[in-house]
Amino acid sequence: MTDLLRQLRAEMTSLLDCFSAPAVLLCADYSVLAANQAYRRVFGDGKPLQGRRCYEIMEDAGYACRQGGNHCPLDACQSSGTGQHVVHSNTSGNAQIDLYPIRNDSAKVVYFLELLTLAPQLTALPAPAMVGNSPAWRDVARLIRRAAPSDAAVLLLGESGTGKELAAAAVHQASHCRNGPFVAVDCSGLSETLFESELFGHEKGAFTGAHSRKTGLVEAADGGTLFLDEVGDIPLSLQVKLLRLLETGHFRRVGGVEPIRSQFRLVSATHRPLEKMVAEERFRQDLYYRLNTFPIMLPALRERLEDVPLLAEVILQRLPVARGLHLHADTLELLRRYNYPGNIRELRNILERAALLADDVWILPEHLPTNLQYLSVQESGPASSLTGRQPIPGVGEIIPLADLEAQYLRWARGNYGGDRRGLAQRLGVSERTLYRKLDALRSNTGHAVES
Ligand SMILES: Nc1ncnc2c1ncn2[C@@H]1O[C@H](COP(=O)(O)OP(=O)(O)OP(=O)(O)O)[C@@H](O)[C@H]1O
Repeated sequence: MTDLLRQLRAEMTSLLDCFSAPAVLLCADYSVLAANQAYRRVFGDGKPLQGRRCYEIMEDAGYACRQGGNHCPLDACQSSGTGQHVVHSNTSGNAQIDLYPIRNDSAKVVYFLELLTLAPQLTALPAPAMVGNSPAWRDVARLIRRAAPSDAAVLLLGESGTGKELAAAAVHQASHCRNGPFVAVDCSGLSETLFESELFGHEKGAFTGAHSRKTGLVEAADGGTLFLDEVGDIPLSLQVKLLRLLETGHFRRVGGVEPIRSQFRLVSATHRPLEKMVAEERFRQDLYYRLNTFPIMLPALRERLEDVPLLAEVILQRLPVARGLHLHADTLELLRRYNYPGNIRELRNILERAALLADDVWILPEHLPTNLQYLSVQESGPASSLTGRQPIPGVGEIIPLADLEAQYLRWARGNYGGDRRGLAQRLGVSERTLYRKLDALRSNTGHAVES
């Protein structure tokens, strides 16, 4: 390496370090001239990055342009001489790439500055494992294991929030396409006009605003899994286009003439009654049969309430806001009694909210939504399995304040799951004040308040 090149690299690296996102300077042959700290942290494998091709480095990270069916911004920049902005999708998520030409004093493009914005999933773990232990859940897990290694199109059915998307990811991860991309398409969010260009991509100039060629999601799924979520929401007029793709394996970009082949494992999901929709001619029968080779019905959470403790524990561990928090036994008891119209998503939301409300390490019943707390008042009689939890005394009647305080203190001491220090904090008094008040109660009533 010449001294001049060494000096240039050092200066360029220092310049790139001004960016907090991964940034790299590339040569026309795709080799890395200099990379900043963030780029080295995300893509580094201990070996020097300089001189290696960007797509080889990115390939290890799982989203090489060529492998993922994405188009190469450097090629496009070389031919157009203008900056390129593309999103590359793959199994691990999306990377937005902004690539700018760097010119020499004769205005010739000599280097390319590439800035990467990584979608959160890119740095996250693979899809979280699904958990459960109930008979209903074990049936689902068995079907997923059966279907995954085959090529059969899997149709996941079940209410919203039952875990269909997670099940689709589990099929992908246990299939022979696991090293390819997992591309999820939310069919309910696609308007008729967007449907074709999102799914099939478009050529430059295909319509007003199509400034560059765009790779569609179907092409991005080549070699992996295409997950059509909410497939029951696709309007009839578009169902025929999807059917054609599934029948032939070919499609054309909008504005393109060349048929393009994409080979993918098909998994779809819906909460809609597809069979009924077929009978009512709202969903094409031929498409239904094409999607429904291997149906799997995800049970509603109320049909597997015995899984709630395990699910709650796992979901809590996965919630950053819930780090270090525990579910009090009374809270768990209430969670087990609820019937979850919103299924696991609702359980997750309940836990996230409760975690934000918790003051110390315990998630208590009072941190749950009132309709769940109400379960305790309604259903906890003397035979309640709740550990001595009683409604707050004095509420609903007018009694002397001193009596109310005494009753409330007894209630709080008997129902609070933590230690005295925590209780004092919750009551907004010092520990000494709490001791004094509890002592006064003891001497006034002649029996211990201690639980
Ligand atoms: N078995 C499971 N173990 C742990 N977490 C789960 C499980 N099933 C679902 N979840 C969690 O529940 C939430 C909802 O799951 P998911 O989005 O897969 O449901 P869905 O059926 O696809 O919902 P929709 O039909 O509304 O799209 C997610 O946060 C997911 O991580």
